[in-house]
Amino acid sequence: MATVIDGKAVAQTIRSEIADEVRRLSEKYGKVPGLAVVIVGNRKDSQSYVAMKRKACCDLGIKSFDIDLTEQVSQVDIIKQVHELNANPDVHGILVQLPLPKHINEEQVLTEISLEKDVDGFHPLNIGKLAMKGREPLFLPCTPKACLELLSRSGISIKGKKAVVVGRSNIVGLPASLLLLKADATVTIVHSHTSDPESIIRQADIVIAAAGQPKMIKGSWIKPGAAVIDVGTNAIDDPSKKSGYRLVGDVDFEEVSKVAGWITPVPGGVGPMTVTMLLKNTLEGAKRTLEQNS
Ligand SMILES: Nc1nc(=O)c2c([nH]1)NC[C@@H]1CN(c3ccc(C(=O)N[C@@H](CCC(=O)O)C(=O)O)cc3)C=[N+]21
Repeated sequence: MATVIDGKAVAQTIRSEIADEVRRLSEKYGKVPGLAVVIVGNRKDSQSYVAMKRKACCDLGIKSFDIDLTEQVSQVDIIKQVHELNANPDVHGILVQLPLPKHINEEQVLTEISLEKDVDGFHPLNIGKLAMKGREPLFLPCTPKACLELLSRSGISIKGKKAVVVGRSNIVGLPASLLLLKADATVTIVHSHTSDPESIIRQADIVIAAAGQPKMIKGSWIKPGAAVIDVGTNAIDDPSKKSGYRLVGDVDFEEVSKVAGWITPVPGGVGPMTVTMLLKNTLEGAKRTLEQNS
């Protein structure tokens, strides 16, 4: 049986470390870190993620700035908002919740975020630096950073290991692959056009599942003892729940937990750590700025 990595517990430990540092900053500079969260439209999933982020900020003493824009907002007006946040000295991190409505050019919006405040790590220049040897982005993207943090806090080393990332999205699969490569893994990316994905995944010491396909990865696909990190958060109908749905990962937990050495659950695995890494990035951004200005 696999060791189940308790992301919620690890997240809690790191959050109390962050809260301590926030107190220290506030004593030293009389200022607390500030995170601006921009949300456009009223997608239910986005609203619930954003609510979690705002609550987590509040719990840790990070000031949260809430920008709620209507679905119909123009490209120009979103960018105007971003520019205002760039100029606001109390804001150390800016997050624009994705996905944006179809009429908005996502790349252009993300490019306008000041590099020093890009706590999501989605600015093309930060991603470019992540891709290059010997260079470091100012911020690492939260979900990939969460995956690596869960591995390291579970005592799993990456150097020289075979890692397979399932999925190649801009926000998870691709940056997770780059981060594993930087950590000296041998990395393979499996995606929708890969032939025979099972046989590739079966060679992996470390699997990061970020395909957005509920329970796609089966027990027979996993090398015994492998570490399996499940990034999927798929809502599937469940009439027995008050909400009418429940969350399942990209991994078939019941099967894979019998074969793997380590596994992260959904919920309670990568999700809470993603939010925590956002808070950590915000703290680091604030520290950098406050130290520079003092
Ligand atoms: N600019 C931007 N940055 C993001 O980081 C970003 C985004 N856009 N768009 C959407 C995705 C998704 N995402 C999650 C965050 C927390 C949980 C999380 O904490 N999940 C809980 C479950 C929460 C529940 O029960 O609903 C868990 O897995 O235990 C999940 C998913 C961040 N994203």
